[in-house]
Amino acid sequence: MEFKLMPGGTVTGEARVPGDKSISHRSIMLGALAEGTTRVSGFLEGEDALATVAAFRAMGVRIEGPEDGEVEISGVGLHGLKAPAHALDVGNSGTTIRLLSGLLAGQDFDVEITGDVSLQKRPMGRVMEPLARMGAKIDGSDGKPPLKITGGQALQGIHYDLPMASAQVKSCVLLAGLYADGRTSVTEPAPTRDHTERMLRGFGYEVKNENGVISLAGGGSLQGCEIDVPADISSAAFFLVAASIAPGSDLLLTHVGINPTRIGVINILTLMGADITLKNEREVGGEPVADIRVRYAPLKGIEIPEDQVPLAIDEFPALFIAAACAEGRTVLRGAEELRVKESDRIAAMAEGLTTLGVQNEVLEDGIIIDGGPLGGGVIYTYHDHRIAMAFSIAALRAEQEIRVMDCDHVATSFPGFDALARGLGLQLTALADD
Ligand SMILES: O=C(O)C1=C[C@@H](OP(=O)(O)O)[C@@H](O)[C@H](O)C1
Ligand SMILES: C=C(OP(=O)(O)O)C(=O)O
Repeated sequence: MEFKLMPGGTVTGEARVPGDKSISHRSIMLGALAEGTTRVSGFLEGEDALATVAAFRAMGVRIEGPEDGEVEISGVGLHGLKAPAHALDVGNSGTTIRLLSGLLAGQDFDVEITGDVSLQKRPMGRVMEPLARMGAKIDGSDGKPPLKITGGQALQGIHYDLPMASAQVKSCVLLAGLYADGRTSVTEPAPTRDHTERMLRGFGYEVKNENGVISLAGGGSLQGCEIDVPADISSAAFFLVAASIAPGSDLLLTHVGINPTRIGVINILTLMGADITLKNEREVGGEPVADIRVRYAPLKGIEIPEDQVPLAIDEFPALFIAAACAEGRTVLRGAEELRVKESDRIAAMAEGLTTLGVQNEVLEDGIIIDGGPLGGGVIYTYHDHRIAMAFSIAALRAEQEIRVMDCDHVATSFPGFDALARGLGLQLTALADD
C-alpha cells in the first residue's frame, strides 16, 4: 500500500487514537502468566500486539478477542505455558521478541522465536548477554533472530547495569527474574518507560525501585486483574505535530497515556513553542491519562535536551517533521538507539527530508535539521511504520504532492491511521499495490 498526500490542510476535531502498544503487549504477557482471568479494554488491535496474542495462544493460553478493544485472558500461572508446536513468529515486533525471550528463558521447554525481515536485522545480543549471565541457554544467529532458547535451565538472580537506555532489555531481565532464584535487579543509564514495573505491581507482584535500582524476587505469583489501556502517546504524537505545524489547527486527543516516562514529545514540542494543554488529568489502572488540546503555533528550532531522548524515543520521526517546519536549527544528539529500530530512523528520515528539500546533516548519534520550506516527492519507508506516518503529516506543510511508499507496516502500531488522518483534515489517499 502507498499513501498519496495532497499538500496543505488544517487539523481539527476530536479523536481517541488506538491503545498503547507497550501496555497492550504487557497486558497479554502478564495476563497469560497470572492466576485467574484478566480483562483488558482499550487493547491495541495492531499487528504487533496481535503477534503477542498469537504467541501465547500457541503456548496454550485461552485468549478471547480482541473485539472492540476488549480481551479476556484465562491465565495459566507462571508455570502453565506449553511448548508451542512451531517456532513463534512475532512479525515486526521488537518488544515481543525481547520481552518473550526473558519469559521463555525460565520455562522447561525449548522454543524458537523469529520475525520478519526488519526484525531479523535487529540486535538481540543486548538481551542474550544478561540472560546468559542468569544461566539461560539462548542462541541467535550472529546476535540476531531467530533466537533458540533451551528450556530447563535453573536461572539465578543477578544485578545488571543496562549499557543502553532500553525498556525492552530492562523488562526482559525483570521477567526472567520472575523465574530466577533470589533477587534480580537492574539500573539504567537514564529512566525508560516503566510499564512493566507498574503492571507487575497491578498484578500484585512486588517490584522495588530504590534510588534507581529496580528489583524483584523470583518465585512469587501474579493475580489476574482488569486493565484499561490508554491511547498511545506514540500514535498521538503524529497528530500533536500535525496540528502544531498546520496553520488554523485545533485538535483534542482524548484519553492519552501521559506516563512521565513517555512524555518527551510534549516536553520537546513545548520547548519548540507548541501550544499544548493537558486537561482532565486522571489515573486509570496505575497509568496517568489526560485529554490533550493542541493548536497551531509557529515552532522554533532547539537543541533537544539529551535527558528527553529516552522519553521520546519512538516520537523522533514525527519530531523531525516538526523541526523541518520550525524556524531555525534543531539539533539532536545522544539518540544512537534510533539506528536500531524497525529501520535506521536517522538515515531513513534524513533521506526523506532531503527528498523534500529540507537541509539536514546526519550525525553518528543524531541529526541537525534546518527548518525551511518543504517540497514534495517520493518517500521510501524501509518497512517502518513511523517513517510512513511522519512523512504523511509532513504533507500539511508541503508545496507539492508527497507519495509515501510501502505503508502496510502502519498497521503494526496504528491500524486505521489513514482513515483517522483523513477525518482530521489530511488529504490522504491509500493506494493498493498493483
Ligand atoms: O518496552 C517497550 O514497550 C518499548 C521500548 C522501546 O524500545 P527500546 O527498549 O529498544 O528502547 C520502544 O522503542 C519500543 O517501541 C517499545
Ligand atoms: C521501536 C518500535 O517497536 P518495537 O521495538 O516493538 O518493534 C516502535 O514501535 O517504534
